[in-house]
Amino acid sequence: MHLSLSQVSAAHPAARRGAAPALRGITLSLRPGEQAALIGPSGAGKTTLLQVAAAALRPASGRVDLDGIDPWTLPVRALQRLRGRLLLAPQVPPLPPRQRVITSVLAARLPAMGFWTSLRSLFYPVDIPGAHAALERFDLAEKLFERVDRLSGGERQRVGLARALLAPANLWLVDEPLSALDPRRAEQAIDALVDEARARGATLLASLHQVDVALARFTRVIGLRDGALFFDLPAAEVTAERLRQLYAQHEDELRAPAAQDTSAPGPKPVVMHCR
Ligand SMILES: Nc1ncnc2c1ncn2[C@@H]1O[C@H](COP(=O)(O)OP(=O)(O)OP(=O)(O)O)[C@@H](O)[C@H]1O
Repeated sequence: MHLSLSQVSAAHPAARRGAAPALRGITLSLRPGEQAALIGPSGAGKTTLLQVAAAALRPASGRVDLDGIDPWTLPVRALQRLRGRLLLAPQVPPLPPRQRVITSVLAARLPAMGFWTSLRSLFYPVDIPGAHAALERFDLAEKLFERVDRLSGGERQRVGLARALLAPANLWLVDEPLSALDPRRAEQAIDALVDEARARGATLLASLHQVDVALARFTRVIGLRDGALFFDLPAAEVTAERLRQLYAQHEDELRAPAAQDTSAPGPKPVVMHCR
């Protein structure tokens, strides 16, 4: 799916009156199948941007285009159908606690199912092998019939990502998919997402606090700061200096190993982690 934002400004729905907007004049576009990482300090507006791109939050001004359509001009049913073609994966997936993992994962297919099929699938899962294969990508196949409330935070996050693989979507908007994962699982999870999106030709925009992962796994990196676009560059052009400026006054979120030569340009010598 082609995603385009033009001069988009937006406020958080719960923001105080007069508060600074969460997004200010954002213009960017992703071609169908393109992948980009979204980075920036806490509160920069990454989640808000993903919500606006997913037509989940209406911008205060500016225009959103999804395959050339402004979602906010559509009638309700058409807007729902359009939302069924994209996936917004929140940082903490809203999984019903007493549900089995398989049901949660297969819920990704609900928008494409009829009412009776979706009701039946609650009791007789429709695609056990598909759910198993998706969970296997995240090392979770053995939890297929486990209850969600018996999973750790990181396991729940991986269930949410496995769900993404089953969604019939061609725009994936993924919010901090690695926040609860250890480094090995994080690597495995980002590889699964990036590879699967590429194999399907799905457009992928992922917000990340792991700057090193963003630079290593994505060819395009978008930096957001105070609700505005700070840079939108090929990963190879994101220098240590640019990162320092992006995270200025938020250095606690950006840590470089002491022995590192952070003055050298290019992403290769910079190993940085946020939080
Ligand atoms: N629950 C909330 N109530 C009111 N305003 C909020 C709320 N959440 C976010 N905001 C506002 O929206 C701005 C952008 O927040 P957003 O969550 O999009 O940032 P973020 O870059 O995703 O942050 P983080 O990395 O911490 O998740 C915040 O600076 C704040 O002003």
